[in-house]
Amino acid sequence: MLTGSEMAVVDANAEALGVPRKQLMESSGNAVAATIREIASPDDTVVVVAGRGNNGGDAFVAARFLDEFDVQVRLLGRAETITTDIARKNWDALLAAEYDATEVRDSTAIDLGDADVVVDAMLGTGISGDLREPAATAAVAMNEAEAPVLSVDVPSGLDAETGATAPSAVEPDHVITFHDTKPGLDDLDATVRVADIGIPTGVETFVERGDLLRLSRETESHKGDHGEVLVIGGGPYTGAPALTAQAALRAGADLVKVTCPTSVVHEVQGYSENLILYPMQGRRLEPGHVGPVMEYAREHDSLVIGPGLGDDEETLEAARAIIESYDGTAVVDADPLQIVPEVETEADLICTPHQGELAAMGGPAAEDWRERRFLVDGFAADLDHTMLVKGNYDIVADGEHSRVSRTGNPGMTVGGTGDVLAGVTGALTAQLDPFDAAAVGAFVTGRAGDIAAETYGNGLVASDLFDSIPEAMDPS
Ligand SMILES: NC(=O)C1=CN([C@@H]2O[C@H](COP(=O)(O)OP(=O)(O)OC[C@H]3O[C@@H](n4cnc5c(N)ncnc54)[C@H](O)[C@@H]3O)[C@@H](O)[C@H]2O)[C@@H](O)CC1
Ligand SMILES: [K+]
Repeated sequence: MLTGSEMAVVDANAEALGVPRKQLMESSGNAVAATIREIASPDDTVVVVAGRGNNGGDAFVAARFLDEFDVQVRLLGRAETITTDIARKNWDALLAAEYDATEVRDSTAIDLGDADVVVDAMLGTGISGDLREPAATAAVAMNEAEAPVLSVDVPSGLDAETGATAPSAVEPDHVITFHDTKPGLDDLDATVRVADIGIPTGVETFVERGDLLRLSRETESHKGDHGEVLVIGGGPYTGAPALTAQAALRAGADLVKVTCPTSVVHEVQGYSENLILYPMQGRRLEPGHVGPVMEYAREHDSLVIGPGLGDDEETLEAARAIIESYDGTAVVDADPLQIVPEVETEADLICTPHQGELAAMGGPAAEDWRERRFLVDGFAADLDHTMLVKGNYDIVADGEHSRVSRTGNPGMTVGGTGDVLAGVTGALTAQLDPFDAAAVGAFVTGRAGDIAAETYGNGLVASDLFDSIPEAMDPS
């Protein structure tokens, strides 16, 4: 089952994979026509009541496939106000070929008296709120009509996000929906058919531009709504936590703080005035720091633990204690990855190993990405955490689903891009569940690298990615 917004992701991913919506609309219209042929007999009168969005567009297409019937298309409203280009083109095609297609200015004047089948193509997944006029009056007329009603995609008035039905919604006898069923359709007293409209299965395998639609920044957001991230890193290395924190800021986190040893605090601060630092006494993370670090951690929405921490035994012991006493979402990167298979925690971990680190975790290796996807998914299921395995094809899996992100380029094998990925993913956990945060994080980081490579080619360095992150997050 797919909600309306999941369908929008699928649709945009299909477009990214070279199958634009206009083609899908042709398939949808064809599927509507095939359903009408099942319900009606030749020469029957089919009255289509169409809205001004793509739901109406599907029905305009259907009319061209129904020459054996008497088809009457009634558009609710003026043709100039059709909301999408592809629906308008399909409307214009009906007029050009002189189909019986007219605008209805007054919905009380819709005549369904002669209809043998009524097609409800007023509203699909684009609905928001209760049915407004003129659709509300037209819905009453359809519900009172004697002829069977076929709803296109969903009954007009059903909210495909929640499955809730508006009081004045169309009550169809048949529904033809596309690609997958939608919330609420199961509860209808109607025959529901699902049509394959030629969306490639790759839309679900591959993370593509459409997945960026998952990131919706509310216009009236307040500071703090988009996440406060704590980066636990640094000691033997200084650049890594600074890269992670700056990437998290660029990916939209409201506040990012870094806790690092006093020995490197000035160096880390020196990378950027935008970083807020919590020093911990000494030269590396140690068990004595766990108490205060956990206090900081509780003030934040998510953690990124690992960048630049090193693999000192005491550091790993402290990292383990932090992960075990944490119960939020944490991105684990670099040396602490090796302890993840032994930790017991309530936290949702997103582990971001490259192949070598995955091997150190006891994880699988495979040349072929399909096989790797399958094996990583099994490994994620065993760990009961989300895996983001970096590579030419990044694999994201949590044991229930697995996806592949193909962005990125050879220039990104330079040091530090993994730190950027950890920061981007950490920031995204404020808006997305761990699996989606990992999938979108992998896609965005690779895409930022692709944008940076246009300027720097194979000479790019990790910090070149920062400025490209906002553009890489843009779905258009
Ligand atoms: N992959 C996809 O997502 C595909 C979608 N297709 C069709 O496109 C439909 C979605 O199209 P759109 O996004 O254009 O949206 P819709 O056609 O569902 O509705 C948009 C129109 O409804 C109006 N509207 C919104 N809320 C209303 C309310 N409460 N009362 C009255 N009018 C209201 C809007 O002003 C707009 O004119 C799907 O349901 C499906 O039929 C198909 O063409 C094939 C592929
Ligand atoms: K509809």
